[in-house]
Amino acid sequence: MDLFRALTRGASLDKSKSGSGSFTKATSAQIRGQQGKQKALKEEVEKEIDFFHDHKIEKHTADELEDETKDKNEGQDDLPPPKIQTEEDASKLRKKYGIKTSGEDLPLPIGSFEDLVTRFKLNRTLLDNLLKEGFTEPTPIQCEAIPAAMYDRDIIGCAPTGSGKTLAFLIPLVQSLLDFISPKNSVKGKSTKGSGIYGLVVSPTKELAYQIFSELSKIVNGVPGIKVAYLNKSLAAKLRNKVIQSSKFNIIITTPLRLISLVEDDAIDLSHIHHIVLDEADKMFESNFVEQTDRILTACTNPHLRRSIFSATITSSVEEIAQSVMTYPERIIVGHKEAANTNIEQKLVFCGDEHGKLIAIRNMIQQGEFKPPVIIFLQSIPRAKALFHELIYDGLNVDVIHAERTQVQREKVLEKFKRGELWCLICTDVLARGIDFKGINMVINYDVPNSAQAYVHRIGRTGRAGRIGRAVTFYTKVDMDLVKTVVNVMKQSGSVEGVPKWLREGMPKLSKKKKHELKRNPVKRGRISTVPNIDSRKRKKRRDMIDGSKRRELLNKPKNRKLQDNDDQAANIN
Ligand SMILES: Nc1ncnc2c1ncn2[C@@H]1O[C@H](COP(=O)(O)OP(=O)(O)OP(=O)(O)O)[C@@H](O)[C@H]1O
Repeated sequence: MDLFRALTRGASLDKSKSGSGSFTKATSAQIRGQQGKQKALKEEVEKEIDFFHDHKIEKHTADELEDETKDKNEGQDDLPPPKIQTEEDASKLRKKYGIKTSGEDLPLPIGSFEDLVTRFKLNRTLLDNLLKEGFTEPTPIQCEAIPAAMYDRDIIGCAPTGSGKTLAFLIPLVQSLLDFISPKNSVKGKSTKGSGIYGLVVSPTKELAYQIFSELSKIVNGVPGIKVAYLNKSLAAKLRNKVIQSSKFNIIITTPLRLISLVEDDAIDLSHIHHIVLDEADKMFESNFVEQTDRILTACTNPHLRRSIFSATITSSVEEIAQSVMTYPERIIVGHKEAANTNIEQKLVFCGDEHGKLIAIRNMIQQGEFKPPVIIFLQSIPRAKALFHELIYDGLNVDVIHAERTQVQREKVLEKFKRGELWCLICTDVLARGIDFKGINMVINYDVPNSAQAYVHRIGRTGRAGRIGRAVTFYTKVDMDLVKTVVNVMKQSGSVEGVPKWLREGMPKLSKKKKHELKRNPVKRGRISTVPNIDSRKRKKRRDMIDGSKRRELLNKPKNRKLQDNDDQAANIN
């Protein structure tokens, strides 16, 4: 299917990019940014295009905005002036952090969170919450993306894993919502009563959606008027049965399918959404998600809808699709597009064959190279299960997460891992993206990932928020094609431990077709086991019997009260 057509079919595209709405949007940014030169230019242009002599009305709006800016700055005297005040300051900051920006009328970045108070009257409780969480300085993507979003710009944001993209879209989402619901804005004609959901964040996995919700809940703690919800099963049922109205919330965090099913049942109204954020956007535009993304965008019918996409890896084709549904996007790239975080030391280990991989991991454990907490990625569910049974047999404190485990089991394992009760987590790519475990020391790719993007995201579970991390990738003779994509990423980030000379230098480039094939057809791999077949069959039979009796026991129990409570908590009203 043609991705572009699939995505744009029925979506609310703003084709008239020079339309008056967009023009006003850009000039309000200029006015609020106190860029006198651009303001003068706007007035000149307005005079030119004032065919119907209603310039006064437009002027009145501009004056109002100016008043508002003055008003906003009142009471800010206790703060130092913004760190970034001129284009020269901005270029210095961009050079220092390796930020590339493009687009029209780019606003100045911020140099500190306090700049947000001076320039955008950031809510003080919101600022206090940020500081309380230890976020004293904005990260590079936050420096650029927050002001861009405050000026109502569509954003394409690409920055390394673990570099704070979540707050880069959450902070402006909360502040612009506060601006929207403030009495001053309602006087300006924006009705606040019954205005419905204002912001929507869509992420590809439940774990990630819940994590975003948790981060949001922390920063809006005590900020009045913000009602956020994570669209879990229980909330979806309540919305469907009209026990709760969707207008009760103003920000919703969700995965695509759950949202779509509510839209189709008329149980949720997305027509008032002002700002939609697609997190892990390249995933959201992949063939298995693109139709869902299209349906969500189509349901967001507000003509002033702002769209932002964020990821550590945004390919050119994804960017092309995104650009086609955006209006004057500001493009922000921190570092190299699709590159690994430079805080991660990367190593390649040749293991010969499957048996060699088990030997290699056991050697790492014995020689102290295996430093918990560790995440191990495998290519499929049966392989993740098989390695789990091997390592648990060795007495390692380990558990496994994959799509066949229930949501409750997944949540429990993640909690245990976060609390440090588990040393090692085995998983499939279900946890490759976005999940933020702060202190992961090491990621092991037991199986080579199927693309450069998958590699960047998997190893990005370590080396987060400025910490150092380590990533080890095993490969065997069946991986000769796949490993080339990994080596390319390693070379780009200058971390090439274990890469043989012939792989480093003499590698013919893989064609697009070959890369596509590798993504679609998983490599056929040998069995993970050191146990003879007959014994492993006996072990499996015993395990199946135990699993079966556990399942029966669970079915006979009344619903777990505590988990039900957790589910309700996720629909949190401040
Ligand atoms: N300004 C800041 N100062 C210090 N830590 C921060 C700041 N902003 C975010 N963080 C922390 O950095 C960590 C990584 O942030 P986040 O999960 O948003 O990364 P990300 O860029 O979205 O990564 P990924 O691409 O893997 O999804 C989190 O623990 C977050 O709390």
